[in-house]
Amino acid sequence: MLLWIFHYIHNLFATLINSLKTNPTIYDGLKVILAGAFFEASRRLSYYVTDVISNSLTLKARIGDNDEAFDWLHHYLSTHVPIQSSDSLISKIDPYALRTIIWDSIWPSGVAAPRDVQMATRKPRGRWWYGWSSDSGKWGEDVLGSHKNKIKVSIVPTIGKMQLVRFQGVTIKMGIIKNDNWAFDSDKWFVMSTFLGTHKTFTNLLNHAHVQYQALSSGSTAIYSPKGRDEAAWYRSNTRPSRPWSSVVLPGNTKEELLSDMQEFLREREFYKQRGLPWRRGYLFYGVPGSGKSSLIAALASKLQLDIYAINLGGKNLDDDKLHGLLQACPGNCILLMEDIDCAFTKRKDKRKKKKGDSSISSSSSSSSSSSSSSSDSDSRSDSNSDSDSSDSSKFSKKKKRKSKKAATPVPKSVPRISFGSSTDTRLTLSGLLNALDGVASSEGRLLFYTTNWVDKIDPALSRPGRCDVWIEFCNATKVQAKDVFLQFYKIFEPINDESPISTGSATPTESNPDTNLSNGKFDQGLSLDKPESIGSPSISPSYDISILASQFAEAIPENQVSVSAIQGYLMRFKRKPEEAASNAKLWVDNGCGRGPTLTFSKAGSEMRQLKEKKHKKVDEKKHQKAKKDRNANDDKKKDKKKDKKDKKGKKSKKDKEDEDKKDKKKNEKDKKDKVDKQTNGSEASDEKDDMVTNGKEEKNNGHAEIEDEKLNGD
Ligand SMILES: Nc1ncnc2c1ncn2[C@@H]1O[C@H](COP(=O)(O)OP(=O)(O)OP(=O)(O)O)[C@@H](O)[C@H]1O
Repeated sequence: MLLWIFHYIHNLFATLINSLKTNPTIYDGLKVILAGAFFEASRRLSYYVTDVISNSLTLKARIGDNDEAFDWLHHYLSTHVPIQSSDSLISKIDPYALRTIIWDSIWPSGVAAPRDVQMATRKPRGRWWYGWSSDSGKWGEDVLGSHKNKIKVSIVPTIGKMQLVRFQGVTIKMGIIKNDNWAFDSDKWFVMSTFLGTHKTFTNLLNHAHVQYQALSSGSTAIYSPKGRDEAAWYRSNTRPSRPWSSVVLPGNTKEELLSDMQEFLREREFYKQRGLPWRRGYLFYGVPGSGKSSLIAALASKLQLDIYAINLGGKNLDDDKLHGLLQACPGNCILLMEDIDCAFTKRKDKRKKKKGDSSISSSSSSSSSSSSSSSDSDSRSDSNSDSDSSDSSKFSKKKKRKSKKAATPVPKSVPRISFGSSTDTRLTLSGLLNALDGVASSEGRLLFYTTNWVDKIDPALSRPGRCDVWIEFCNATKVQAKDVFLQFYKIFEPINDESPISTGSATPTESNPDTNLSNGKFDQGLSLDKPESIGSPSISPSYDISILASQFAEAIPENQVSVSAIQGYLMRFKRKPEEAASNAKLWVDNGCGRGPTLTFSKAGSEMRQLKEKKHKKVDEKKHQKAKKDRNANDDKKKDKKKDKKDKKGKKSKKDKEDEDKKDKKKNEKDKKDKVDKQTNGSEASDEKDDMVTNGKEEKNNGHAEIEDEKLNGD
């Protein structure tokens, strides 16, 4: 049967070929098609084989844009694009020369300029500027425009285009590609590959890129915040210049004690490990606005060279799971910052309030004192480390806790304590936050900072030792602080104007601020300690003593009533005029410390003049009003007197009338009696009495007429 089928097919093909042979055009066409198919198949096969071989010999790595290393490599690539590379080998070759381009296409080595690039004239958000100057051949300098109108340009290969870069004798293909795979949570990948390389090549490259990046970002603090898809990953959102340690002015040794506490914590990893304690520490900064809470955190981050991971608990996309993920992804040895922790849940509290019968409302609206008991439930959820930590709790904490009861921190009685509640109306709950903070996988070596203006609104479960180990209260400025702020403000004294000489000022070290480290109490313009090379002009001796001015200034500032930020705002009006700042301070305080906008754009002098004029006007107005009042009061008095007189007179006349009426009555009765007597005693006597009655009546009428005349005159 099989043989028969084979025979049948053979005969069929034989007749088909014989019939095709009779038609040479079709026969030749068929031959061409077959030859083409063969070549295409061989091409594909060769591609496939080379692909398989090259893939097996090529080492690839990719890094998501939510990883810090992405930034390092991005920076590395930006500085190694041939057109702007500082690599001496590449810089000798013209990347645009035809020879280079042809050679690079035959033997790819990354020496030719990329033909498809991404140019940016703005600093990438949160990253360092990689701009390259074609004029000076230096990084970070102006490329276009005049001296005063610098424009920087950053050039990197377009997303999806690869660039070859030589690193330690190895050619690495690198570039940025978009991530279309939703299984991964990064939007972009940095990919790199090398032929016959090892992973060491990549780790070396990462190390190198990191060192380069650090050198670029030294003197700055990186700030990370949740971003990306659903804000579920940390991204570098900003890079701030480091805040000088001495720029934060706090009373006493608070700053130094806090710093040594943090340093001690960072050193004590083994201590925590041996005792099975989570290596974390919480700090609660609370107090009046503008008193330096955020500034101190920035200064601490700069001092300890830590990055800040800032999280906004009020973020609309944040829920328990995301917070958990974020805290897990937060690296060790960093500052985790939760600012205005009281505000994060205020809205939710209001929402809960609307819902009647919600059990959390009643607990949340309890007074601050009673709420400790309500929160004890949540507190009980805490792990055992809290107790052990509490013993180790800060040296400041006891003192600060006691202080928190004082009125310095505004705590209105009507404001209920924030309590986190039902998961039906909130995406982030207190238990979610506490679990995320205490979670087993939560990062180690983490310094957690909470800030708030309303300490009594924080649930005790959150603020208990173990979660908030150190409490620091920030108050309005003391006189000593005001003095230090003044000294600090005028310590560096550089004119902006390029033409004028650059000079620095100095201030006497004060007891409260020993790191105000300048020698004498005068502004030594021309004797720069910070930038000695910048002084190119003869020194000018000022006519004032800065410490005397500072004392004069501090004298005018009332103790614990003005915030440091307000003082700073005031000093900003007299940027280079410490004398005016000191002399006008009292007036400023008398005028309510400039509540409202701190700075007006008029000149400080004219502004103060205006203030004075205003004050004089006010005084004049007051005087005028007082005089007017006095006059009105006198007039009123006169009127009252007259009225009294009239009333008295009126009363008198009434009395007289009544008396007369009584007299008349009596007379009438008497008359009646007399008549009866007359009838009995004779007619002569009755005539005499009649005369008397008529006379009396006349007299009475005259009396009435007189009273009425007086009345009329009085009116
Ligand atoms: N103690 C201080 N030392 C130096 N500068 C201060 C101090 N307090 C406030 N400032 C200045 O005032 C401004 C606001 O300070 P900061 O943001 O640190 O205050 P805050 O207490 O965090 O305020 P808020 O509670 O409103 O967030 C900053 O410009 C800062 O330089």
